[in-house]
Amino acid sequence: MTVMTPDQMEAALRHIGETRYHHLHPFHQMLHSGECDKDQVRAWALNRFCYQRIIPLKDATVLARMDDTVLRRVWRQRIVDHDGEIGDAPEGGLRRWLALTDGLGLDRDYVTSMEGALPAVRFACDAYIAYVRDRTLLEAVASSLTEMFSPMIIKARVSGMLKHYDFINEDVLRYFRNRLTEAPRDADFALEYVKKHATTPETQAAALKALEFKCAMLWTQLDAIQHVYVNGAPAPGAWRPGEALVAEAA
Ligand SMILES: O=C(O)c1cc(C(=O)O)c2c(n1)C(=O)C(=O)c1cc(C(=O)O)[nH]c1-2
Repeated sequence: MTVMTPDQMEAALRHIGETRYHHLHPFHQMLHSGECDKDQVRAWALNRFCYQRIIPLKDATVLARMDDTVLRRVWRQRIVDHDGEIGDAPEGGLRRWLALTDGLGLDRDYVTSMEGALPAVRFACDAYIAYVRDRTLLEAVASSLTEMFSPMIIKARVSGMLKHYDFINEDVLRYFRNRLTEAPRDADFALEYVKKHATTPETQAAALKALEFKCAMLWTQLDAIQHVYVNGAPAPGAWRPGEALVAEAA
């Protein structure tokens, strides 16, 4: 194995995004092109809350492994972005996500309880926390690099959903507006970190594998959603259309 230059490493990471990121998943293509019905959009938003929920938990796990104050100072912003601040403007990403599930008429307590979420989605999310806890810090940081690709899918999602669904508006999609500035900032930092610290064939291979793992955990969530809510597979205990809707939206 030979060592890649930092530029070659970046190209290898980008190649993983081009071939494995969840913008290629058929469910996202349905969602963005207006082929989902409202219940399928609800199923996606309700399940994706599980991912939103674990992001600050996984970032707290990463933070706890960082021995360097400067690094922690940068990384802790990710937790603030999702949890919000104390004071006048407490709305972080988690609250903004609930604006979407509220807008879709889903009961908030039901969404946050995750009772109706698919087991495969919950297991995938738990696997992400375990991954950043158990692997090297380099792998933990590298696993966040899907954020290099998220602005591209978020732009397609926001414009597609606004265009195709009369039950969606800018306000309920406000979660994504913030991500368009937060994600590039986070991804730039993580990419520089990985390029600086993955300097041997072994560490470079591990960082690439970390990104593959992350793409797989994102993909798995959509596989589960598609299996149940598009293909109609039975899912004992999972949310069913008509359930957990607040009265006026039912
Ligand atoms: O909408 C998306 O497709 C998408 C993807 C990803 C991603 O690629 O992991 C993230 C987000 N959104 C996101 O909103 C977010 O806060 C986020 C944090 C992370 C991470 O791994 O730390 N990924 C993502």
